[in-house]
Amino acid sequence: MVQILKVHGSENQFFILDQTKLKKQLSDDELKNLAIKICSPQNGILNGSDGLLVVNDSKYDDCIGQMRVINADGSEAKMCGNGLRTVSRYLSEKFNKNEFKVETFENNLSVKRSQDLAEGVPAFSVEISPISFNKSDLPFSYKDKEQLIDSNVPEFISGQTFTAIAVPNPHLISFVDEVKEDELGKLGKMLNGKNEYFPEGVNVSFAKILGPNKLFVQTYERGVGFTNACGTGMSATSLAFAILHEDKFDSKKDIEVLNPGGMVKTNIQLDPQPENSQIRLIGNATFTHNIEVSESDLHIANLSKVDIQLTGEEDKYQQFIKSI
Ligand SMILES: N[C@H](CCC[C@H](N)C(=O)O)C(=O)O
Repeated sequence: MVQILKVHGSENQFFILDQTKLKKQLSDDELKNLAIKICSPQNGILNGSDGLLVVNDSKYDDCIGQMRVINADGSEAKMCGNGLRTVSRYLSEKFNKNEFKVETFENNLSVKRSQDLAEGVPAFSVEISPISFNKSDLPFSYKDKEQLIDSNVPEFISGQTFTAIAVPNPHLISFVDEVKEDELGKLGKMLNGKNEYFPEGVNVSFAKILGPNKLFVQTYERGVGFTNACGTGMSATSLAFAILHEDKFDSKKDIEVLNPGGMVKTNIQLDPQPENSQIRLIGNATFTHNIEVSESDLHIANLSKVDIQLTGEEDKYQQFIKSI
């Protein structure tokens, strides 16, 4: 039998599969099929999730593991901020280390255990990088623009400005007076369907500034749809906030980012070359369920014979959320 975990970062929910525990690793097609099945609210388990996080050995000496990110629709993403916090906790407990690096698609990222947010609510701080504003790295195409930074794009929504940042997965951010879910959903669906602007899709976030170093962010995620939180989305939005709203940004303090699933903190160290800025994402890494399944069933995405145990951490997380 193999153990997989159901986890979340700010209620952005995932399953973690540690492939180093398998006799034979799943092929890329098997991983895609497993992600589509297990993440499905109808055909999956525990009402599905937003994605599958796959842990492998790392080929780098300075990393204790590798994280791959498979969205609920089976597409693979370069990065997942909320997911990296949960994988970091998994590796921390597996190797009994509190500060280390994790190999991700484009970078080996430094992670470390932070102070628990509350009793029974562990937290991790993770590096979010590399950063790029260039159209080739998102990728996007819009007229003759090399970058979208606080740009008017009436073809998206007239009267709103947009900023495109890769961290390194793609994000489109707009600061609004009020987050209108219907408008966010309409734009998110358009830019993740066949479109001339973002051929590989994009995570779309609307952000409301609540005060100095305080934001509310909601995201329509590529490969998923609406999620309770998007770690890389909140990170990219925090960087855009630091660049575009310096009158409300204090670099000596963390930014508090509220979202439909709870709250995270980000820390932005702005560089005169914005792509050289430093972003850290700090927030919960909650394990809600332990699941046992046979390895042979994993290979064929058969989830009819699983044993599920509650960890009891979700209650602790919900108590924490009520306290903020
Ligand atoms: N849907 C994203 C990947 C997951 C990112 C998000 N869940 C996070 O916490 O960063 C993409 O396709 O780029």
